[in-house]
Amino acid sequence: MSHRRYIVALGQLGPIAREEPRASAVARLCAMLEEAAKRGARLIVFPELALTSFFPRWYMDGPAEIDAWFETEMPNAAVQPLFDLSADLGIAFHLGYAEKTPEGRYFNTAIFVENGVIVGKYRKIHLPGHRQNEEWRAFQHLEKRYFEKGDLGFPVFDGADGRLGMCICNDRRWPETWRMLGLGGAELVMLGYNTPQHYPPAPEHDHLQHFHNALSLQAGAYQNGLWVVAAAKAGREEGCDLIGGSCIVAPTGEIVASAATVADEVVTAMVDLDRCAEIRANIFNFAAHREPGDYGLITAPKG
Ligand SMILES: C[C@@H](NC(N)=O)C(=O)O
Repeated sequence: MSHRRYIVALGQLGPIAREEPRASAVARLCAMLEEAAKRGARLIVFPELALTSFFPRWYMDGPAEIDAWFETEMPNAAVQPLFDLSADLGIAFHLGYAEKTPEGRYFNTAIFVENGVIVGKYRKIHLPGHRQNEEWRAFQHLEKRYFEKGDLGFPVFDGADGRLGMCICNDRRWPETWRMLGLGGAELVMLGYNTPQHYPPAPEHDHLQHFHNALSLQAGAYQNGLWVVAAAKAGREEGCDLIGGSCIVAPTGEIVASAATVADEVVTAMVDLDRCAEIRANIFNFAAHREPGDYGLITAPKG
């Protein structure tokens, strides 16, 4: 069997309570990593901000209150058991968490860890929501308040015998994210998300949340000829319903496996990285058919 054909997993998380300690969240991640290893998976993808409740739903002012949600080291004592188990069982993982750097910068971050080593890192670029408390909302979405825009671009790196990329939640709705990863040569993109069922600025779209999730993932996969492994934090978290719908998408845009619950759930599928060529050597052969000379507006400054 080719080394580029293997089982991948995602570990969807059910809700994490506001007071739930990191150690408890990590124990849940470890249980899913173990299950994925039993199924023979090469890697497992965990959600965005997978160590805590989705804290941008709360307005906070004091730095101490805000800093409590951020990791200043990775790994740290609470997360070390996940690094150890992953290395012991020989299964890589993708993890989203809130990062505070030694310089005091704050990012919504994802890492990919293989053999106990962080081999890939991404900081979220498309930050949704707002900066100030907006009391008319049923809940806040303060990512623009708590995070700085990512400063690493859209890196593509070697891992799991292929070329891997990452994006985070709202990034998946932007075709530019996928095209940057596709142009970078990504064969498998990992991502996590926390998507409320209710979107306060346009509640008439609430019933479309699942559709827009699948639409974005499937279009991104197909239009760039790459695999997508997308893991939700799902279920009713502190009174806020988060959609599930975690899934694995083939380069053809077909969903090959998906979650059936809004709780902790491992989903697995066989992927073959060589299948990217079905799309990339044909309908979306970038070298033969792309016309960047006509796409200038895409990179023109805002405004
Ligand atoms: C609402 C927003 N959530 C997120 N965590 O980026 C999204 O799904 O686009």
